[in-house]
Amino acid sequence: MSDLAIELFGITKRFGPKVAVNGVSFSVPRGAVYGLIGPNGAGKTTTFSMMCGYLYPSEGTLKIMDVDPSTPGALKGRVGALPQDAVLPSGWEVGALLTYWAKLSGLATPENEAREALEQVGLMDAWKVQTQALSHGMAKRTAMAQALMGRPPLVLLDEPTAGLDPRIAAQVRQVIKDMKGRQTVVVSSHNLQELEELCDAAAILDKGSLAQAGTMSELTGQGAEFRVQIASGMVIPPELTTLPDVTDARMDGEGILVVRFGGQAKPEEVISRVVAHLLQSGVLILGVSRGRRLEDRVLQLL
Ligand SMILES: Nc1ncnc2c1ncn2[C@@H]1O[C@H](COP(=O)(O)OP(=O)(O)OP(=O)(O)O)[C@@H](O)[C@H]1O
Repeated sequence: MSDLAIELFGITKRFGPKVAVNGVSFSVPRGAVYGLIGPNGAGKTTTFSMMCGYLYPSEGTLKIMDVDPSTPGALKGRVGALPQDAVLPSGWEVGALLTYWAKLSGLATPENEAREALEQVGLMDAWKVQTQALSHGMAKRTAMAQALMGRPPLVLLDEPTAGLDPRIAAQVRQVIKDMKGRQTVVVSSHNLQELEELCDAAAILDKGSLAQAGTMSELTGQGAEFRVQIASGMVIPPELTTLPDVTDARMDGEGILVVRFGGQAKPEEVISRVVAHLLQSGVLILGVSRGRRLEDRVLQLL
């Protein structure tokens, strides 16, 4: 068994003359929460659909949990998916629908699986509710419960928190965090703060191509950069570059000092050295944060 849950090698997907995904390669380690990032039309949903086996690549090779998803039945029991615009059939009670889906998936105790998954997404009260009577957020969580039933080793969630109120979105994020290490989760979202909080690593797509893939620490430069919010006092950046391991220091906008350091250095040591130097120079500090925000990196790339 490979350590990788997903491997994409040079994947291209064309719809007639339209190239939706263009030569994309990246891999997702087992047990990781992995983000798919990109602006509207970047190719995230198309990539998801290929991972689920709903669409086949025009070119390239795709391996999902060691199998080719285009092989009929190959993903059964291995993958749970929440499609972007999942629509529930009307005329069903939520519990009965999930139980029916669990039966179709061949799960041994369908009703138990349905109850457990509904509980996971905080929707047990909706067991007897008709699907057409669900709010948008409740319908989304029902669709998510379907993806979680049977605890499949790989869970693909296309925009799981879109349209949810803040409290429910936080609950969904907690469900994803709880899966970390036990299941592999791929999640797409336009909420970059959310992905930064959730993901171990991510791929950034733009116009169908891969702009960057890496660990969250690599994407946000956590091992190579930090910011100091200055309250008062005179900062002289060239003085800071004489400190060990500091490779660059500059003021970025109002009161923000950005310091870069060598990749082998221990962040805590460099940060302490720079802060001590600033305090000795009479500078007062409001805060220190490692790396840049994921949002800054994405805006810089796209
Ligand atoms: N079935 C299709 N036929 C033709 N073009 C398509 C089809 N599906 C997607 N596309 C095009 O492929 C590109 C990528 O679409 P995709 O839905 O994968 O983007 P996305 O990153 O998920 O966008 P969003 O954030 O808006 O959901 C877009 O230009 C889209 O118009």
